[in-house]
Amino acid sequence: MVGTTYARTVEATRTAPAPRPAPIELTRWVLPQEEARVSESIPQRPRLTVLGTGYLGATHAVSMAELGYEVLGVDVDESKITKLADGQVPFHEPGLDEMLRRNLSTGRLRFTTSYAEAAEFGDVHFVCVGTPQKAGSMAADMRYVESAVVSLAPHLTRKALVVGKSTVPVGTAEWVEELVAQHAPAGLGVEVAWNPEFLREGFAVEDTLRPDRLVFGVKSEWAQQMLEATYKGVYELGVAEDREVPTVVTDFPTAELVKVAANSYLATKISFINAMAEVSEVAGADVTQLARAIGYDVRIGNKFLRAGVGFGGGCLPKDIRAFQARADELGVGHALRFLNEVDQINDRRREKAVSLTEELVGGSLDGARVGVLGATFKPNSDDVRDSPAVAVTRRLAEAGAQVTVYDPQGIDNARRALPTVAYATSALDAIRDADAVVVLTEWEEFRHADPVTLGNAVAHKRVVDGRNCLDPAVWRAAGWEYRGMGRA
Ligand SMILES: NC(=O)c1ccc[n+]([C@@H]2O[C@H](COP(=O)([O-])OP(=O)(O)OC[C@H]3O[C@@H](n4cnc5c(N)ncnc54)[C@H](O)[C@@H]3O)[C@@H](O)[C@H]2O)c1
Ligand SMILES: O=c1ccn([C@@H]2O[C@H](COP(=O)(O)OP(=O)(O)O[C@H]3O[C@H](CO)[C@@H](O)[C@H](O)[C@H]3O)[C@@H](O)[C@H]2O)c(=O)[nH]1
Repeated sequence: MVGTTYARTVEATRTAPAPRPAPIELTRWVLPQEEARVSESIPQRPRLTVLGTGYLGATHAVSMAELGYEVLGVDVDESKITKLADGQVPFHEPGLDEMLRRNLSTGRLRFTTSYAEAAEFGDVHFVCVGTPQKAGSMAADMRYVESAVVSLAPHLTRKALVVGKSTVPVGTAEWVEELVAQHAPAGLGVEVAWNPEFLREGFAVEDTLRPDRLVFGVKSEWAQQMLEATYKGVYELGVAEDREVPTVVTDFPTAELVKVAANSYLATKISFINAMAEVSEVAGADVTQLARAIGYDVRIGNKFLRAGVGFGGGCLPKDIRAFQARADELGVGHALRFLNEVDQINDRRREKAVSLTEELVGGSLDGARVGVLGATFKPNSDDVRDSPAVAVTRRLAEAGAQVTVYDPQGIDNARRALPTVAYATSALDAIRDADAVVVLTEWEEFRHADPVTLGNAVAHKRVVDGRNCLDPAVWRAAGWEYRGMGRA
């Protein structure tokens, strides 16, 4: 490994570009030419706290411990902390359980509900609490960010860096700085930075250990250096794997905006292809082939062009709404009007899955038995927040259908979100005697289900493929009436 190029790139848009270090020996933790820059106030390996141990925070805490950092996870939810401390991840995320247990056993990773302990322990405090959509509004609910900062600040006894990771309205970092100034003891010099997170559920560990980029919103050289020390493990892994970890060092508002801009772009791309699905449906075209054809253009790319029941989850839907609300507050709401259309296209696809089912069962859902496959907003997750699958299921039930749902990981969460429908413990049980089957999450198990076996269980071989994840030719050959989203 000796002589491998140190592949980190730093694009500084606010501060002066950092010097690009020469090749290093990976066994060295501090680069020779950086030794002078790393002042006494920058620990070699900062001790990290992670405030909020949900999908983002728990993954971040465990992954940073895996990279060799001492990490303390903090949450106000005692049951979550008890579970984590006991080696159980309170949600489904591939690979995380094993990594949690490994790092608990080394003693590098611990969990607490005590902010006093967190303040005492940490050099860097990551704010990873939720920023859900506010009830009755499109805006983000910022009360958890406020409570985390206000709970931590009075206990601080030395200079530390408070790093926002939650997805927030632009302007939040400045507000957090004010909160810290109001609530931390005077004279400590506590600073704030913004470091948005781009991990995807289902790939959360991989995305944390091997991010496609890092973004540091900072106001001082010290904050930048603290973040560089904090992510040194990530950079070193990149070097070891001959992979770059591009890092954009910028100001607060840019860092905050990068996150909502990225999610808005992703949501727009999905709604674009779903708009093409709407047109394909009336024109007799096939949107999956259209997507394949336009995706070969490298300027467009083939990712995020899967038409279906649209986007859901704890991020894209609420983030595009909060972004619009914030733009309105800033007097530039007109610039983001298209996001309203993006949201509406997304909702129409949910409705379309309902109307296709209605059509398949002969015009009325009242009393129809419908087997639903999928509840989570995407495969390899148990997350049902704003899940298109749950929304479609609810609408089917409201239209009078007798619905039975199966999902490999999401049944417990789905039952809490939608207690009024029936749940089965296998796909076969969910579709038994069904008048129609509706696939709403593209789990491997459903993509590769045998249409002959399933066909023997149902009353009528009718399937709505809400994720365009089945092969229509194979299902039709097995005698099924097949309806996809935007495909003939
Ligand atoms: N889930 C993702 O894939 C993902 C990815 C990138 C960014 N984000 C952003 O990260 C943030 C967190 O999202 P999430 O999905 O992890 O949410 P989550 O609801 O799973 O977790 C939030 C956690 O914060 C805890 N909490 C609330 N108030 C607290 C307080 N005062 N102190 C300590 N803990 C507190 C809650 O108990 C909960 O465990 C959001 O802003 C989200 O938009 C999420
Ligand atoms: O071609 C596609 C791709 C995705 N989806 C749907 O879009 C939603 C979101 O998918 P994805 O982005 O993979 O999931 P998340 O885990 O919510 O991740 C998004 O939201 C996170 C939280 O902000 C960000 O960190 C990630 O970068 C961003 O991809 C899901 O319902 C998918 O089924 C489609 O319908 N078609």
